[in-house]
Amino acid sequence: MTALQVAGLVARHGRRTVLRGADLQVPQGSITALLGQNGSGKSTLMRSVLGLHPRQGGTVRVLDLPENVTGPQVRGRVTYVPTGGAVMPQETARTHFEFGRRIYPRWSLERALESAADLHVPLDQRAGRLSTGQRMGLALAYALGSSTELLLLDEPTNGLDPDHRRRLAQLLVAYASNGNSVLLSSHVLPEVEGLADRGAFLRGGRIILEADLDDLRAQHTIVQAILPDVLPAGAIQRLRAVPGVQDCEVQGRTLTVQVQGEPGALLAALADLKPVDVQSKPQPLADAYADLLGGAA
Ligand SMILES: Nc1ncnc2c1ncn2[C@@H]1O[C@H](COP(=O)(O)OP(=O)(O)OP(=O)(O)O)[C@@H](O)[C@H]1O
Repeated sequence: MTALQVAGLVARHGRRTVLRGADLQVPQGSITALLGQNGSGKSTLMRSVLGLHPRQGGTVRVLDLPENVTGPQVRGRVTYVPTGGAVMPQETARTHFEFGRRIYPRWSLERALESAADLHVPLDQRAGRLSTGQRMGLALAYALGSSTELLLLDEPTNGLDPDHRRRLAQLLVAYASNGNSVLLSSHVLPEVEGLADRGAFLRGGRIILEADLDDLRAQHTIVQAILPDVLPAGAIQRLRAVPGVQDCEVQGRTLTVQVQGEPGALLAALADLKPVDVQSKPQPLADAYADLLGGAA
């Protein structure tokens, strides 16, 4: 089953069309990262999917519900955490969890309490008196306690410190491993890499690419070699001519080469230079992001 299927979504703010036919899928059990520059429409997309923002066109299918059934009908089956988390300032975490029990058919107090403990959320303090990160932690513990099949999380790590970001990543991976699905937006790419298995890149009001993140990173390899000596004249031109080589840079005895696809031909060419050490790694997501989205929202 596909947890979320969006086709041709059109949405406006006033006279400005923000989404111009966006297509997106969140497969069941996946953590899909919605990536795009500030103002590209990530929040608008999440809100439109849930019927919280009007759609001017396109279709949305949530879980196994009929097409375009959103709004109150998805309540209890999908949980949305907006940017900054939405909490009731007068209520404590415990009373939030009491509300959760009434709203969500699959509510798990155990998971809510475990998540709150992991994220160090005080249970008996009014939410209005929590710090920014604690408030976000409460909103996330509540969402995890909901045990809904689909979570939509808008910048869920905003306000969390590095330790709590790591803990949240573990909680979400465990959540998805039970067959639940997550769509999240984030600007913190190294974090997305350790957490999401898919990326959806939003630009110009459309999803310009949906890809498995491992496949995407494997499209380019970064090869770094330590040479025994300064590169002989002409060698860099020979390396640049090797099939697949896109970029080649030398700093002292360190050579860094970006290769499209498998680096076999480059490694063979490098062997002639008798390198002291050679390391290959897939390109960071930040490079793919810059290639796909760099420049425009
Ligand atoms: N309430 C609003 N009224 C008018 N325009 C809005 C409103 N909310 C958003 N917009 C506009 O819609 C566009 C998309 O905004 P949106 O918040 O969906 O982007 P985003 O990708 O989530 O951005 P960010 O990464 O900064 O959170 C922006 O150009 C923004 O100015």
